[in-house]
Amino acid sequence: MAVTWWASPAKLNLFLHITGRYEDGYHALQTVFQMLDYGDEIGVETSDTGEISLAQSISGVADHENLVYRAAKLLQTETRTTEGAKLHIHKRLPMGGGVGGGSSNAATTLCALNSMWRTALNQSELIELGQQLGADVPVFIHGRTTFAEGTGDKFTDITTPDTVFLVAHPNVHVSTQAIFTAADLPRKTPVISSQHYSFNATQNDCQEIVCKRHPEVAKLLQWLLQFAPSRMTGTGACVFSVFSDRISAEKTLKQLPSQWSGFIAQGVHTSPLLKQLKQYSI
Ligand SMILES: C[C@@](CO)(OP(=O)(O)O)[C@H](O)COP(=O)(O)OP(=O)(O)OC[C@H]1O[C@@H](n2ccc(N)nc2=O)[C@H](O)[C@@H]1O
Ligand SMILES: Nc1ncnc2c1ncn2[C@@H]1O[C@H](COP(=O)(O)OP(=O)(O)O)[C@@H](O)[C@H]1O
Repeated sequence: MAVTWWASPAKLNLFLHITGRYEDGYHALQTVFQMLDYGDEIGVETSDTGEISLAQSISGVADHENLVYRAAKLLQTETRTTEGAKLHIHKRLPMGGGVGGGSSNAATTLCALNSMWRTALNQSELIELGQQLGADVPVFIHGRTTFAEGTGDKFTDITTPDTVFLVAHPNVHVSTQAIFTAADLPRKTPVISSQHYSFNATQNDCQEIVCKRHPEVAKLLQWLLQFAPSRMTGTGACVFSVFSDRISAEKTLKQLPSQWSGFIAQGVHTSPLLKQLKQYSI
């Protein structure tokens, strides 16, 4: 059976405000999820054996914990389909870096298999399944650059300026849970309206404590700020810089000190996955 490849794009949090905390300990957030044209790819070979397998493992992640495998199992169980699949993962995105690779892989697997297995769940049913896999899975099923609230699950789509991003990884790992349980994390940022969003009037509330705990993130941020406005995404560790043209972004990437790595991506309104799904269903 031939492999059909599906886009699994990255996201950036252009800002991240923590506006409160729910009783279950989760934080109320406001953020803009910016979809990028760059990411991983998930290859799907369907079969009628009912078996689900990964064609290759990801280092450090047990196969049964891999979000691609878990997403496929969840859809199969929920829809009671007798179909199976062999799933390939072409990784480009740094893991646990705040660009949402794992969540995006889960979203792509759910959406791609729902099309290829013809299980016919609608978008809100897929989002409900996605929520069970992680807080950032729903936005990748939604597939548009959007202003998000709640735990990142209430969406108001917005149009952001045409931007080329340099996304850089400081090669340190930041634990999302450790940041959200930190006593000194600001948790009372006033709520803003999606209509009044601007990059310059917002911040990432996690950035200061991540920089304190992980000096390498602070160092990378300082280095990038010489060239363009820059900010951390999510709970880190990646930092992005905002450029109006690709040539300047590429020039800066070429100068990136060798202890760090990075990639260039164009901000997009509609994710490459959503575009592909529309074409597939025509
Ligand atoms: C805050 C964001 C913004 O994009 O950070 P990044 O992961 O992208 O860096 C995400 O929503 C994160 O999503 P995700 O990484 O999937 O979080 P989960 O696995 O659901 O939660 C990890 C841990 O973070 C804490 N957590 C997460 C989200 C939230 N709104 N409040 C929290 O307090 C919880 O303690 C939870 O145990
Ligand atoms: N297919 C996958 N790709 C990436 N990470 C995965 C995958 N499956 C499980 N994980 C686990 O999920 C964690 C978070 O992944 P990721 O979405 O890349 O982080 P972030 O939300 O910080 O961008 C990883 O550190 C890894 O342990």
